[in-house]
Order: sequence, then structure tokens, then C-alpha cells
Amino acid sequence: MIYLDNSATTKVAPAVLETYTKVSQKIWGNPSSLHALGESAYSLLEQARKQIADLLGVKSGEIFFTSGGTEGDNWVLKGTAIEKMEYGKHLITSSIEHPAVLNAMAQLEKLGFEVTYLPVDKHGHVSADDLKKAIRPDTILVSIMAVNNEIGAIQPLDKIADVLRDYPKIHFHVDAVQGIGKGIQSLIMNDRVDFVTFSGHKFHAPRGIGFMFKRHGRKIAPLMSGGGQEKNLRSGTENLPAIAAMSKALRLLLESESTKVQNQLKIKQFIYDHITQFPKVTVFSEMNNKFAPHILCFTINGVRGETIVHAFEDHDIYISTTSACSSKKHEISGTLNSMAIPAKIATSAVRVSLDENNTLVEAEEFTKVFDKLYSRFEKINS
Ligand SMILES: Cc1ncc(COP(=O)(O)O)c(C=O)c1O
Repeated sequence: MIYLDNSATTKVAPAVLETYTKVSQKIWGNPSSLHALGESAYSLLEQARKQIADLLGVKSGEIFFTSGGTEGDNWVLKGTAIEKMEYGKHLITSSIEHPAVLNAMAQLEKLGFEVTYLPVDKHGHVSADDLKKAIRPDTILVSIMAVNNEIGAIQPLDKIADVLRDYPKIHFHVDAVQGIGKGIQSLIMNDRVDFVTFSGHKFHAPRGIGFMFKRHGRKIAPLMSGGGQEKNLRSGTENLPAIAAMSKALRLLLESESTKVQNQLKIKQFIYDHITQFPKVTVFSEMNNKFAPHILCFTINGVRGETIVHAFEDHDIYISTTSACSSKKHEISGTLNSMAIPAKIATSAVRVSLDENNTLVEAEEFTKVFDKLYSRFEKINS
């Protein structure tokens, strides 16, 4: 099997699973309990928090555990809206965010908030000048993703941060679900960012666990009210086995990060060089530093994305249409649509997404299968 759908989810790493099992069986107390079992659970919880904070170069008190990217994004958007509605009801995002942001924004619009959706250029990048023009006296939040999950475009967070330095009261959120471990940590954890959301299952931790960075002093309302865990901001008994497993997964991910990134770039380049020789191929993920090393989105024009995915699957190679969430809905990619790619081409889009375990040997096998499929599709379409 060749798994090239790592932006949808990753396989839990054996060492991470081992931590999960060990903690489930040995440190199974509730961190809020007063007895020794509770205390050891609490101490592990704080150890995991510190490890994550250290890896990101922030303070322990700035890390909050969530159930993943969707919860983190919803929390920052709705939590800011609730917290700051008396100061303003205007939010800004881009038109190519993940549905966790776009649908949360849509919900806020129904509640009377106004949202500006920044356009993207033909390569899928937001412009900081457009952001500057969109800011109003009642703007309370700007939410821009680090790496687009469909085509891998890295957003100019440094330029966005520069603009927002003149507006210190506006909350700046970055969805970094696809950006962590991809060599752009300083871009993401810039000194102007206030909230950053992460998801464990994108880096070999189990599903249903994630975390959020909240800059010290920034305020958001909780969405989960209850027993007061996570400094009263996210109630619910902590998922300690998954939290401990995620902190290990993050450590492993960030070990020799640049070597891993270089490896993914080599594989992406290899596949890119191969497929761009074919006239019916359109590639949306370029080979430059404005694109992440692990995502390659392309089309074989005239063939539906689903057909391409299943044809590769017949050869035990797993890729996806542009995003896992939209693939079963047969929707045209929101990102490609925003880039003004005609629907006729966008319906052919597929995504190869790598992780640090993929190899050039797998890439070679991918290209061999690609050649076979391309000539088969060419015959059918001619
Ligand atoms: C950019 C981005 N944000 C948010 C999410 C949602 O994360 P989760 O699956 O942890 O809810 C995803 C998942 O694909 C994503 O790619």
C-alpha cells in the first residue's frame, strides 16, 4: 500500500500508540481528583502541556487542549464573537479556509455578525493589502489559515501580521492544522498572532485531540461550560491518554524537521517533474516557498477527480479529491473556485499529500501507475 492522503489523516505512530495505551492503563485517574491517582494524572497533563509549549517556544499557560482542528477553529471564532460583540461585529477571513472556519462564520452571520471573505489570487494566496482595506473600526477578528488544505498554498502570515500591528485590539487567528511540522513554524508563531489551532491526527496522534495556542492576555469566551477545566475556558474531563500521545507525536514530528521537509520536497518535486510533462495535466501546487512541501494538487483534464482516485486505489495507492470533507459530497473545490479555475477543470482535481514516512521509491511507483492511467484515460477520452 502507498498512502498519499496524509492531509486527510495520518496513521498513529507505534511509539505514540504505546504512550496512549500506557497512560490509559497506568495513569487513568482524573486530573481533577484530589487523591494520588488524580495528582499523577494532573502532573502528566501539565508535563504534556509544557512539552508542547516548549516545542512551540511559548508559555505553558498559553496552551489549551481541544478535540481537534474543528473545535479549535469554532472556539476562536465564536469565542471571540461572544467575548467582543460589544466592541464590534465584523470578522475577516479568506474565501479558501477550511469548512471549520467558513461554516462557523456562516453561523455567526446568521446571528447578526458581518464577515468579509478576502479573495485569493490565481495561485491561492490572500493579499495583505486586501486585508488592510477590509479592516473597519468594528473589526474584532482576522482568521487566516497557514497552509491551505487543498492546494498547499502558504499564506503570507508575516505580511498579515505587519498589517495587524497597527490594530492591536483585533484578534489574529491562524489555523495551522496543515502547517505544523512543515518548516514554517516561525511564520505561524509570529509575534503578532493571538490564537493558533492544531489537530493531533494530522501528525500521527490519535483522532479527537488537538490544542490551541492563546496568547497571554487575550480573552475569549468558552464554548464548553461545565466543571472548569482548562482554566475555566474548556470544560470536560481531559483526554489524558490522547494528550500525552499528542505531545509525544509533536516531539517526534519536530525532531529533524528540516530533513523531513527536504525529503517531502524531493518527493513532491519528483512527482511534479513527472506529471507536468503531460499536456492534459494542470498543477495548482507550485514548487516554490509559497507552497507547502507535502501537498500536490493536480488534474488530468477531462477525467473526474473521483475516477482518478479510484483508479489509483485499484493499484493500492491512496490519494484524494481536493479535501477529505468535500470528497463524498461531490462538490467542486472551494479553493479552486475562489482561484477562478473553471469548473470543468476543477472537477478533475486530486490531491497527493505526503508525510515524513513517504519515500522516493513510493513516488516512482506512483509515477509508473500514473503513466498507465494517463494513457488509459487518453484512449477513453479520444
Ligand atoms: C486546514 C484545516 N483546518 C481544520 C481542519 C479540521 O481538523 P479536525 O479534523 O481535527 O477537526 C482540517 C482537517 O482537514 C484542516 O485541514
